[in-house]
Amino acid sequence: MSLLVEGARRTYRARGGPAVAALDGVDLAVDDGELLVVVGPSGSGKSTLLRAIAGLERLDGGRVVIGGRDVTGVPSARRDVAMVFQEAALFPHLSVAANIGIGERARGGRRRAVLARVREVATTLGIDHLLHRAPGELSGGERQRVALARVLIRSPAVCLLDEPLASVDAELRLRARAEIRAVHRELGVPMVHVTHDHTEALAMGDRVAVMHRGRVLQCDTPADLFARPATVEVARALGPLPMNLLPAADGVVVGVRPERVRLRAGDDVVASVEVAGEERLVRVGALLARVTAADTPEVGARVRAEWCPADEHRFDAVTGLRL
Ligand SMILES: Nc1ncnc2c1ncn2[C@@H]1O[C@H](COP(=O)(O)OP(=O)(O)OP(=O)(O)O)[C@@H](O)[C@H]1O
Repeated sequence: MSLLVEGARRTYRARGGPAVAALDGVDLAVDDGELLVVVGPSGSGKSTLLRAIAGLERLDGGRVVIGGRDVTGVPSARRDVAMVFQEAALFPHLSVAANIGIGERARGGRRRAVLARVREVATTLGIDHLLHRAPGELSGGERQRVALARVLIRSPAVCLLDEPLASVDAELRLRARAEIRAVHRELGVPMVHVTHDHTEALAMGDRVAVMHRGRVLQCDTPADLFARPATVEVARALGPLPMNLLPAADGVVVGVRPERVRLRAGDDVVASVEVAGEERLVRVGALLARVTAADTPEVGARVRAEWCPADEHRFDAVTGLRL
């Protein structure tokens, strides 16, 4: 059951305003058992893409194919797509167990069989001790896990997650990431996870699609995205720190990651030094360098920034494309 999105277009015409191309020709292919993370700034079209795959949004052009079947015109209910939203929508008057099993019961599952399956998935997600509670008695992270359990019990053809960790605190987020991966392994179906958090994207995705203004700028493994960003936007957006982008001769922009910059004695003045855990962020003119505490110069010291030619990324200054 693979997922294919081809040439997806969707334009919104807000009253009185200019038309907005929320999807401007998006192509994506997600294999069985693959977790694709879609990352991009607010308004780049991520939610529109997910909603189009789920059938909650019509396309102006292009198609959606699930498991070889063109579902572009098929209503949402008949696509067998499960979606977990930012705010887990649970039935407040039902217990956690009933919330997880409700879909199976509605599809005619026997009470006992459904309950056994509910216990199984709840155990996988570490929420088996919460089955008797009401959703109002859960934390945000626990509610998310209930929503994931509802997906896991159903074995859909495609699973979509829209910022499911947005309301989860930093510590739980690390655990929740691992849980989503575990759910994903169990399901073995294509999964698309949307986030605006690039750290989360690089940590979780088998592949990551970087969106910008309704387009996919690059879709690659996290390692390849980091090592060979296809455009300056990708170089700027991904990584622990934005890449330094320096205008050079002949219409070229040279990119170098702050982690790759070394500081030697020279003529340029250190403008500022910031503590970043065990390391320091040193600003010299337009350049940022991340160096060890022991190698950190004083503010006002005279330095020269150096890096290996092999650590340079080169982009066209006009198009922003990698050269
Ligand atoms: N119903 C609508 N009517 C008009 N414009 C819309 C509508 N829905 C979305 N848009 C516009 O389409 C673009 C893409 O929106 P979308 O919600 O897909 O972005 P996003 O990447 O999911 O953003 P966020 O991270 O903030 O959720 C935005 O410019 C948005 O303003």
